[in-house]
Amino acid sequence: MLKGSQGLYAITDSELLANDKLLPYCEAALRGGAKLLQYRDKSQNHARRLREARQLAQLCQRYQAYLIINDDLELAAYLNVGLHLGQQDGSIAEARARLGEHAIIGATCHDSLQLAEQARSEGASYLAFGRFFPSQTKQDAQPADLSVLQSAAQRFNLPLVAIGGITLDNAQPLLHNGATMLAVVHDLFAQNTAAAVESRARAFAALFN
Ligand SMILES: Cc1ncc(COP(=O)(O)OP(=O)(O)O)c(N)n1
Ligand SMILES: Cc1ncsc1CCOP(=O)(O)O
Ligand SMILES: [Mg+2]
Repeated sequence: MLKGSQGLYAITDSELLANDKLLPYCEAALRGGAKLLQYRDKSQNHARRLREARQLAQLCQRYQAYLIINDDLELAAYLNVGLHLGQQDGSIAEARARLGEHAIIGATCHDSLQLAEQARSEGASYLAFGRFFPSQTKQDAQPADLSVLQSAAQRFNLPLVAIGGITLDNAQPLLHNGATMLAVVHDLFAQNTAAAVESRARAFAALFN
């Protein structure tokens, strides 16, 4: 379903989007052209998570974008939206069985073609590699080399997501080496206004033209 997809993949951050910024800033990112939006919230506040994810699902529907829930299969199943799983977050195969063949399910592959092969064989919709640059959002993220994108592009017929410290200034080599989507938190959402988020999203989206 996601085959061939290209574009900006916006990922939320509970600190950057605190104080009622979540909805206006996400809407700005979607208006600017983000194709995927990941709800990434590490809190245990289930009521708030459900409320926010539901609001984001409605927003994504309006902009014909896909909502992806980070880590939480139950929430993704409840809202009938996509899911992103890391290596410690449960099995892609189980998620595929639970969410059905059309759901978007993404897998963290770090710097590893072997993890990517495993994720592909279990039914992942996209493969995420990184971090490619030091990340303020996830400081302990494992580093990855550009060469993994090149190899993955030759080997897999799936969208390849690059993540980690991506900015407008360092993104181009990722695209040249095979990334089809750029997943961004800080360089997109650490802005003072929604208008600035929209224009940053537009600039990221333009990298794909
Ligand atoms: C698109 C995308 N790629 C990688 C990750 C990282 O997932 P994970 O390794 O499980 O780390 P957390 O995000 O859960 O802290 C991601 N979320 N999205
Ligand atoms: C979730 C995640 N996984 C690897 S790096 C990262 C954070 C990406 O955020 P930023 O774009 O701010 O580096
Ligand atoms: Mg995770």
